Amino acid sequence: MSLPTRKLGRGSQSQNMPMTGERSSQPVDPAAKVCKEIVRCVNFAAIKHKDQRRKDEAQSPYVNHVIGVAYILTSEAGVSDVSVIQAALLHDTVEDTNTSFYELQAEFGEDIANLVKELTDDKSLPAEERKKLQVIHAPKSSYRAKLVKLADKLYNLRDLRRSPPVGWSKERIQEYFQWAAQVVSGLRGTNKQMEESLCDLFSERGITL
Ligand SMILES: Nc1nc2c(ncn2[C@@H]2O[C@H](COP(=O)(O)OP(=O)(O)O)[C@@H](OP(=O)(O)OP(=O)(O)O)[C@H]2O)c(=O)[nH]1
Ligand SMILES: [Mn+2]
Repeated sequence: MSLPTRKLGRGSQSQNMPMTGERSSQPVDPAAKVCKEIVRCVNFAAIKHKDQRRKDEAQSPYVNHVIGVAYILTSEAGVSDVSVIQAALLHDTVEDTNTSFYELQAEFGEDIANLVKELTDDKSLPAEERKKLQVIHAPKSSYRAKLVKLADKLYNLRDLRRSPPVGWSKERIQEYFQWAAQVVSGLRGTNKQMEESLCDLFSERGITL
């Protein structure tokens, strides 16, 4: 019996996969490409947020938040759009670290950079103004940005319930819930699972959407 003369790539399905280019015989595995892109975002976020801590008693690493937001999207909201997961991982880099949109554009492309832009508050504005703008901008956001905004709020509200920031009074926590409910109100009709979880958190506090 003669052996095949053509070299096969990894795995039995490799013959059906697109080639990387004319001169390369290495097939591109789409799953590997997605995996690589996501890990690249996790790595970028970990480096950018490395010195940042959450405001809780334990001073948890800030990067736990962005990974947690991405995890809510994949494990609870059923989101499989890679760009949404990438944006979730990068969503606080410009707002909270020395990252620019140009850097995001160069690293991850214009689409991801624009998505992060939709999720970024202008920190040069007073806090009151920023909060008002979130309420106004929520309903006008793109579908993908709405998904990340819902997951971001869900993570932060759960955090508030579990281990609130040091020094936050009961009133301040309640005010955050009330403001978050106004934002979430403008995001309705985007994702059933996350909206139900948010509704439960609000009703615990006597807030109805
Ligand atoms: N619940 C909670 N939040 C913490 C903690 N540490 C840091 N944060 C961040 O603080 C922000 C909420 O605190 P605020 O005082 O209302 O807002 P500010 O820091 O942007 O002025 C959130 O920003 P954000 O993610 O950009 O969301 P958003 O609130 O601006 O929508 C949240 O991620 C923590 O221990 N618990
Ligand atoms: Mn966030």
